[in-house]
Amino acid sequence: MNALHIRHLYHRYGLTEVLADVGFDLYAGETLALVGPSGCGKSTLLHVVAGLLRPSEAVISSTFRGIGCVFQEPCLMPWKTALDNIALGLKALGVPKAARRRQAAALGLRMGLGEEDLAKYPHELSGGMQSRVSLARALVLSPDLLLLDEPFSALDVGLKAELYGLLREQVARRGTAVLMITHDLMEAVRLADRIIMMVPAPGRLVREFVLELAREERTDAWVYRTTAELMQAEEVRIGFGLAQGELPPPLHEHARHGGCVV
Ligand SMILES: Nc1ncnc2c1ncn2[C@@H]1O[C@H](COP(=O)(O)OP(=O)(O)OP(=O)(O)O)[C@@H](O)[C@H]1O
Repeated sequence: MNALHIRHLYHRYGLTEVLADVGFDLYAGETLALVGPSGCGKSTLLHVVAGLLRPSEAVISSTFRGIGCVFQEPCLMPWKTALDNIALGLKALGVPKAARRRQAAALGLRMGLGEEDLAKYPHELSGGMQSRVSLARALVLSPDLLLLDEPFSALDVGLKAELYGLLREQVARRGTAVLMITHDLMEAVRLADRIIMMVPAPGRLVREFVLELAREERTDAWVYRTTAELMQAEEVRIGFGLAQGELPPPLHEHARHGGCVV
């Protein structure tokens, strides 16, 4: 089974340590959410996993080959149509034009874009449509690891729910592993199998929660109740600045595997 193992990851920007002794595992088919307040190092960590940033120190092993990334900003090529944006990675892989346009269109349509939307340029698309294009652009390559950097944070509640559903369907169909970072605990409760709480200065992982209920069985009521329950945890309250107290040291291996089950 494909897996990513990270141990003893440290990162410094100049003299400032932003990640300290970060370690976790991620397996195929699993969705792991790293949740924490602004500035705790979530994006830095995701950039390390994506191979875009070399950490100061780390032991990393991964058997995932195809990595797809979806960022908060859709970052589409303004001179290309939605269809060509979705097909971009296929072009880079050398897939012939007709085949890549066919695959990109099929996925775009499944993601709720119309034929006419696919012919538009990014500036002609709404923010929600741009997000669909960005998600489709990552999924069209059938990544076995998908990295999500708060891609839904700017969307309205209805669109979020729809994109969550599309993402769930794609992930279930392909057994993709997902590593998502977010400061939205409720989003994590809705989508993840496991949640790890991160706290800042320096960024570290301090508490793991395992969500046992299957994603498709999670009702809104369950999500609200579970989020409220997790908000009671001391690490979550202190991490988000809802309570005073000393922030805990990094979570060590024995605790990571015996995460609190909710
Ligand atoms: N290129 C950089 N050079 C120096 N410091 C940086 C750089 N990038 C990020 N930082 C600092 O590192 C810390 C972690 O930043 P990072 O963006 O990883 O946090 P985050 O948890 O993703 O924040 P947010 O949720 O606000 O996006 C912050 O204090 C930030 O100011």
